[in-house]
Amino acid sequence: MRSLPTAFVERMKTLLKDEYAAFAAGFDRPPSQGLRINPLKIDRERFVQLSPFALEPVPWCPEGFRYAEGERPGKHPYHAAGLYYLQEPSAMSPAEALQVQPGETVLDLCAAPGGKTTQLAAALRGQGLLIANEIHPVRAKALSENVERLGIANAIVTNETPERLAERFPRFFDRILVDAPCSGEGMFRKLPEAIDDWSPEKVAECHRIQQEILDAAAAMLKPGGTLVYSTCTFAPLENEQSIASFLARHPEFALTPLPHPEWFAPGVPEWAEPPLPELTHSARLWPHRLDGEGHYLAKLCKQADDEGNAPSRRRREKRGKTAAAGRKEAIGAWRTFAAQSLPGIAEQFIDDAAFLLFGDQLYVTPAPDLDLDGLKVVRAGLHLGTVKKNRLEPAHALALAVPQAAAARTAAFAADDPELVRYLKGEALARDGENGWTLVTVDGFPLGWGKQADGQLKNHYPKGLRWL
Ligand SMILES: C[S@@+](CC[C@H](N)C(=O)[O-])C[C@H]1O[C@@H](n2cnc3c(N)ncnc32)[C@H](O)[C@@H]1O
Repeated sequence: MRSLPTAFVERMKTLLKDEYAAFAAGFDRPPSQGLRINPLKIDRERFVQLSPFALEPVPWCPEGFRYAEGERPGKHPYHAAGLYYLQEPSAMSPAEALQVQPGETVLDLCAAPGGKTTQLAAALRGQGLLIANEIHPVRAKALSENVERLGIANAIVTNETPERLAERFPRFFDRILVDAPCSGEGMFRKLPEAIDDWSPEKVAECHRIQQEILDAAAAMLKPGGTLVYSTCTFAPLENEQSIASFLARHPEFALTPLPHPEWFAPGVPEWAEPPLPELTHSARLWPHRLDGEGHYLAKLCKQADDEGNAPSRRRREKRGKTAAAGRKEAIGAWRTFAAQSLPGIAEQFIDDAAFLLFGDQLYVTPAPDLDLDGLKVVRAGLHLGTVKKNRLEPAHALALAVPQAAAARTAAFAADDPELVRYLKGEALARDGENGWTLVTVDGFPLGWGKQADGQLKNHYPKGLRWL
């Protein structure tokens, strides 16, 4: 372990006094490891039966588990099938605190690589709309891949600044998560590189950015809506002070209590200037008091009688450029594909208004009325496939979003079948079967596509995801 920065140590000694020794000892323990199952694909009981890993429940997240050191769940076919997301236990708390309900309109404003996005999508249960945004283009791509792997059909992934989204979506969302960029002190144990990036100046700069992001989030929340703010740092300036400064600018917001007082310590009123008693409603997750990394969270409700207008819903005036001539053919190609290869597909994929064509890429959007023109959209909903000469080549995302039972043809493997590893490595498999697009599955969970032709299953597992 690299040594901790002196200015950080001095500050934490001043704040924690007698408790500092216990806090410092926590850095010598191994980081916590966890996974959160994906209820869009598997329920808790079935996963517990099926799991090859020894699991221990996370008390504050019903779908979260710790796994022991030495396990490699990221290298298992169930991971490729999107049955779970690797996430350390403390990081499971912010999305849990937001209490998303199926059918709501939700924004994850600082979303990459997607741990909390996938958790919010799970809470929506496929109903409603999730916009997952990430400012950094490379990270937005990783976010989009995780949305795909977990089979999320009702998410739109954008690569925008919070300010641009706020211009487009005033008073639009029921719930917003701001998992803010921060100085990462709570990750020093798990990612020691974070120590090299740290400086007092970085803490101050993060505080400034957090204010801008929170102001944009406030503008996008409906009156009566809920906002959760979280960081993975200990610095009061980025936690209690960020919330106190926000509340001073936004009297229409109030802090609301968080659950699990037995695990989550109260925020400290005196760590803001001037002290703010309500900060005890926010929470600190201390690694020396629980089995997880360092986090802070605050839950804020916006008054229902905010003086603003009724919630706005940006609607398209008319179909944009995507309504071009090719759209009809693309939908026809999709319908032919679905009839031949996915006869059990659910109704929702067949509603005409929901199809979106970008070039030769066909999507089905969860929000046909939403005006996305001019925004950087990385994923416009569920990617159905590429239209090639009036035929549809199915997208990887489609394989991961449908149940095995929907497919006309499957190549079904058990998790320990060596043929499955060959598939994940991108090899063609010698195999008899009816010719055509074939859904490859592991223990009944879709993994990707193959194309059966004359005794061979041609491999369509995406090149960028193949096992080495
Ligand atoms: C703590 S991470 C998010 C982790 C993510 N919520 C998860 O659970 O996987 C914060 C994110 O904010 C992004 N970010 C950095 N500067 C930003 C800004 N000015 N506005 C919005 N997001 C920003 C970072 O690129 C980073 O991906």
